[in-house]
Amino acid sequence: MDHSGAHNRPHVALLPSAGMGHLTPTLRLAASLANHGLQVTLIVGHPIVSAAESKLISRFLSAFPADQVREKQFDIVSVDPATVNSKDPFFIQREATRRSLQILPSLVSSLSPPISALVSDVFLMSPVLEATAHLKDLPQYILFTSSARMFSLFASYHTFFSETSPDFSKVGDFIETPFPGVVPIPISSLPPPLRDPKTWFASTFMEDSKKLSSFDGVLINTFGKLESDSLKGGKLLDGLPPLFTVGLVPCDFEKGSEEGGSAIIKWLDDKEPGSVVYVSFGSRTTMAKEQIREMGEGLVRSGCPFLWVVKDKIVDKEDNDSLEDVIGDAELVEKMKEKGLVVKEWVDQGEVLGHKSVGGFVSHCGWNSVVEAAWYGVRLLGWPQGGDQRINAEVVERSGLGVWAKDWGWMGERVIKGEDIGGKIGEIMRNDLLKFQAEQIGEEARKAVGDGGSCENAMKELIGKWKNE
Ligand SMILES: O=c1ccn([C@@H]2O[C@H](COP(=O)(O)OP(=O)(O)O[C@H]3O[C@H](CO)[C@@H](O)[C@H](O)[C@H]3O)[C@@H](O)[C@H]2O)c(=O)[nH]1
Repeated sequence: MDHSGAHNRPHVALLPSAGMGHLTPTLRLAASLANHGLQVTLIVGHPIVSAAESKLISRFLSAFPADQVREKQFDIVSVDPATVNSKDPFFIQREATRRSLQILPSLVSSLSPPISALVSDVFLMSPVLEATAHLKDLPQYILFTSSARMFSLFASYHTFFSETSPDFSKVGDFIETPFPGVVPIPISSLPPPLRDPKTWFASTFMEDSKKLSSFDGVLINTFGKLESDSLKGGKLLDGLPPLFTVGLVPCDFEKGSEEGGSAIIKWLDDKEPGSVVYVSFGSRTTMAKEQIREMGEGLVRSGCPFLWVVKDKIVDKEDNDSLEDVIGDAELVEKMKEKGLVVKEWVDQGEVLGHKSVGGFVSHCGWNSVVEAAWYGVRLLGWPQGGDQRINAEVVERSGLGVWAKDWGWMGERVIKGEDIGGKIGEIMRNDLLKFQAEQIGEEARKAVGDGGSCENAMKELIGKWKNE
């Protein structure tokens, strides 16, 4: 296939994986490329799992002219969940997407003008490579949606563990990755499924980790003071492709008409600057009812005004219970009304974190939430629940953006009492040093993404490559 046509206005195709944690950075990248004058095609598998994803895609597409940004759809085959070894709809969708990618060569070949590069989500690596193996001159990139610290684990995972046995005796209590700025990763911070090579997550992680060298580059969503220095210099892994640390931050197309959005902003408008603690665990993390009640108690005890996004179903379309039913304690609901606003709906997190009244964020440390807190200079109390989140929480603490609760366990391991939660929230909200550090990180983030900053330079370098290829 001839890809030589797209010289001055490169055309790039992006292939996201399932879930807002993956779609959001892909669309932020797509918007940034479009704002740099590139033509973008978003390759989207249908049906889409959540309403939040469908809405964000529509907003993105309608924010740009059709001759600059387009969607190309493909059908996702249905899979037997038993073969995925997971009940999580987003994991099932991810595997179903992996199994549907044979369509990719014909889909890519049909794009006009021919594309200068394909950027795929890290979760889709191996099947993308397999399907496009014969498209030798197609530059292939990966978007890594988590921290650089997590990337260091991903890139070196196959050098520590084999397919059949996670031999922890080889690594001791810490994994020392070959990335010079990355402090050793405690084994206790490994995403729980990676401890068992038989899990689907561990086997795809292993398979994909070995294939990094087949790509032309990896884009990592991180910046400046937060951690991008951790990937520079020193002896990285042999054959590792170039790394581009692009900072992917909230964009205009995301702002919009969330149903209760204006009521939330009005509520925030009435609060003292920096006084509100915002609580959200991302797009797909649910809490058990008992823990939800303790969280409510904790927020009341903290004495701070709070905005809390409650979630008790993984997929938003199935989330039909009332707030009162989910909290299940009418007295607590009444108590919370005095100080807080509790919602059970999608909120515009960028708008909330950017509001002057918000001074703290209780987060599971999903990487997008961490980057957004850094971008808006909001200090963070991390309560990692699963996956990469402890590794990300370690970045939060090391950078000075916040602290994390190290003895609260992984999701559902045990119920954390309201007294402890309230105490920790009070601590971070009274901590002026943390407030100062977080604000500094926000300033550094703006420099990195602004003209002449490290992220903007990385983006320009990448676009320059695509123009010349
Ligand atoms: O009411 C809400 C809830 C979420 N968000 C946004 O949704 C995204 C959520 O992403 P993230 O904070 O990364 O959390 P998850 O949705 O849990 O993301 C998954 O994907 C991330 C990136 O790979 C991983 O770091 C996480 O561990 C994994 O759970 C963020 O941009 C939030 O701003 C909203 O705007 N409104």
